[in-house]
Amino acid sequence: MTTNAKTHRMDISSLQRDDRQLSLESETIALHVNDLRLSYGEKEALHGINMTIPKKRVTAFIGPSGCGKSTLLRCFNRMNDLVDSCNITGEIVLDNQNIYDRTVEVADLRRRVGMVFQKPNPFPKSIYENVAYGLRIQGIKKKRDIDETVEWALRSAALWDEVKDRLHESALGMSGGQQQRLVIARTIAVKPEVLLLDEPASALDPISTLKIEELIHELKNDFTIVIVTHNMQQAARVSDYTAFMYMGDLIEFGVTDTLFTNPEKKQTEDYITGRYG
Ligand SMILES: Nc1ncnc2c1ncn2[C@@H]1O[C@H](COP(=O)(O)OP(=O)(O)OP(=O)(O)O)[C@@H](O)[C@H]1O
Repeated sequence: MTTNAKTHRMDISSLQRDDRQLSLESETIALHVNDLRLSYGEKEALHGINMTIPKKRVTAFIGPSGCGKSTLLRCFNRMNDLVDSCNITGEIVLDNQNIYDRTVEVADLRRRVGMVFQKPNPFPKSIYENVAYGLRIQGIKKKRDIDETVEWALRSAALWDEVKDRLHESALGMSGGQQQRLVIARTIAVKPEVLLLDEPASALDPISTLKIEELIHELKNDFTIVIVTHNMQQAARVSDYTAFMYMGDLIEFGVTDTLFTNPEKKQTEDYITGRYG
């Protein structure tokens, strides 16, 4: 390790983090990834990924553009099924079942493993109806039940106070940051086990980004969270565990503080010290 690398180490000592005594061995596991390979046509984009995602923790995927972060994230709720040329082998096990098993209902999987994208995508409906949407699809009819869950989801997404007096106005009139929190409320309303966040704040201003980061911190009390981010500081701030990927391989995976301050692999160190990216 060079002196230069040391001086550029990210100082995460001042970050407001609570769980400093984490270890993967003592975690309950939400998802097991076993030798996952994915090709787009002839091109293999994931070269045999093995990892575990701890329950009710935040796991961040970092790495240079094109290394496969989003591709891996999308495997967790089979979003890649929508890409014709895509071929996947290996397994992802959720509750003792391989999610790629033929018997798995993809719609049911996507309720259990919800996803939020980079660009907020509220439906052109009212704030209330955006959050109620998934509940109605599930066949929940009683207004009181829907009202309660809508309020719970909006409170959990730190949005209730801002919108409680205009629940029946269009979601499209909200700011970008509010829209993204609404999408999070819509996703958690159906009580998924896992929440996948693909660059959830990269289209937002710094204040909205901070709100999303605070929200992630709260949501991990109830959900397993996996986040893809380009922003290493953000990964350091919000995650308990970090996976560093490079060209379709998982290079290093461990406790976030350790990975950023004392990485095991030279490639990880080169990335976090800004030698490439
Ligand atoms: N739908 C697709 N069809 C063909 N190739 C794809 C598709 N999506 C991604 N790829 C390729 O797979 C590789 C991994 O891409 P992916 O988007 O997962 O990386 P990433 O790390 O998330 O990148 P970024 O940070 O730029 O979003 C890249 O080479 C990319 O070009």
